[in-house]
Parts: sequence; C-alpha cells; structure tokens
Amino acid sequence: MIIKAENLSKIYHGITVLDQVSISCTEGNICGVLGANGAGKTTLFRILMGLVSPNSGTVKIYSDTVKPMGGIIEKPALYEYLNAYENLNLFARIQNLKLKKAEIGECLHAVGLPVGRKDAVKNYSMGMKQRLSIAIALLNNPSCLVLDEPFSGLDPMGIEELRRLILKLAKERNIGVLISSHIIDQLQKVCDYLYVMKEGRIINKGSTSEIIATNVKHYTIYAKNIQESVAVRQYAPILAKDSAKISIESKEVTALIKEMFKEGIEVTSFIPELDMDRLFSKNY
Ligand SMILES: Nc1ncnc2c1ncn2[C@@H]1O[C@H](COP(=O)(O)OP(=O)(O)OP(=O)(O)O)[C@@H](O)[C@H]1O
Repeated sequence: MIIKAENLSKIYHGITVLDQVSISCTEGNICGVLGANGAGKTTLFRILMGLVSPNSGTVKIYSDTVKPMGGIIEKPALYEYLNAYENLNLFARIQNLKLKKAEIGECLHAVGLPVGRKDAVKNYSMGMKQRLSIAIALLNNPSCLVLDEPFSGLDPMGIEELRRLILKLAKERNIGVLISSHIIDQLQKVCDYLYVMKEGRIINKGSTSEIIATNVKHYTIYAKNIQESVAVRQYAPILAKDSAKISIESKEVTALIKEMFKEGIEVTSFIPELDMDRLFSKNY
C-alpha cells in the first residue's frame, strides 16, 4: 500500500463537495477516478497531495521518501518562456535539488522528450508539456504520482503515447499512479482499478475488468463474413457490412466466440461498449 485515504469529506461554503470518500493505491498499480465535471476529482486529488485540508477523514501515506507524492493538478504549470532543461533545473532548485546537466537529460529521456531541444516550451505540443510536467513531478522520486485529467487536450496519438508512458513509469519505478478523467475510454486501457465518482461520492469501484464486465451494454464484433454467422443472429444483431452490434451478457461471450470460430467467422475485434447510465447509477 502506498496511499490510503478514508472517509474524506470536504465542504465549501456549506456545500458538501466530497462525501466520505475512501480510496487507496498500491505499488506498481494504476488507479483511475472517473467522474463528470464537478464530481469532486480535483478536490480529492488536492487533498491527497496535501494542498487542501479535508473537513474530516484521513490520508495515510506509506513511504520512506522525503516527498512521497508528486503530481499535476489541473493543467501543467510550466514557465512557458523557458526551455525544458531550464524548467526542470528551476523546479529542481526550488526544491533544493542540485541536478547535473546529464541528470536533467536523464529526466527528459525518462519521459520521452528530446534532450537537446533549446526552444521555449511555449512551442511544445500539449502532449510534450504533459510529459515535461510529469518529469517535474518525478524529480523527487515520489512513491505515488497523481495526474489530474492528464489526457485532456491531447489528440488520440497523444493519449496513446501518454498511456504508454504511464504504464512504463508504474512498472519500472514500481510507483502507484492515480489518474482522473471524465472519459472512461481514457482510463480503461491504462488503469488496473477504477473508482467511479458522482456528486462527491464513490458510487462504484472495482478492478477495471470487473467494472467493464458488469457494465457492458453492447459489443461490436468486426468480421468480414459476419453476415454468415448463425450464432450471432440469435442475439438480434444490428448488422453492418462487416460488423454486428449485439447485446449479450459478458459470461456468454466466450461461448459465442467459440461458436463463431466453429462457423469459420474471421473475427478481427470484439469491442465492449459500456452502459454509462448503469455505471453512474449504481449505489456502491
Ligand atoms: N476552492 C473552491 N471553493 C469553492 N468551491 C469549490 C472549490 N474547489 C472546488 N469547488 C467546488 O467543488 C465541486 C467539485 O469540484 P472539482 O473541481 O473537485 O470537480 P472535478 O470532478 O475535478 O471537476 P472538473 O472535471 O470540472 O475539474 C464543484 O462544485 C466546485 O465548484
């Protein structure tokens, strides 16, 4: 265990924006917090980072490092007119860290940024700014990395690259990572565990595979000869040229795939589509 928060509540101007929220993250694990705008994700992350005090509840951090938490809350805060090297150097000095040029180069390399680029970060893409902010958050070798909406503003390639970086960091450094988003697709491909937040409360939680299995509404199957499948037809599919959208219980999926295999259907993908109403209506 790296971080364990229990029964966190936060009240702003008489309004409860966090209500008895409990959340934890272990070494090497990536936990996602999914919630619509205003659900309380940023407030929760601010409390976990020690930037805001809760009205009640506890945060316990299990780490020997001096600064166990690192993170980005809301958008990357960089010195836009300095270059990447100068940004890292400045943030290191603010924290009393004396890094050699080569060490700064290593920090840039670790997040996949070019080491030799000399121009100001105002020229960087959003994805590069996110990477640089992560490099800054990693300066103290934290045990837990907190990333608030890290995918926002990124294009699909940028999202994929950032996902890969997060997976690499969690694995190589054995750190816990907490990520928030209001888009489940952004979290489900990278998170081991998901918390679903609504109006300041955790209303659903579980391993990502459990959450997907219990909240899938439809699957879209892609296969060139899908129209020939008798097995698929029993699910009253919505058929397109080489795809079929069906409603099926997740426990029946394996049997259907086996049937389709016997029929010689050349399945290229089987994509689950989550039922957002179900996901957000549960009362955990
Ligand atoms: N400093 C503050 N003072 C007053 N109200 C606040 C403050 N910070 C957050 N809130 C309120 O708390 C609620 C939760 O906001 P928060 O930013 O934590 O949600 P969020 O899930 O991160 O949303 P978003 O995705 O839009 O950032 C909102 O109603 C917000 O207006």
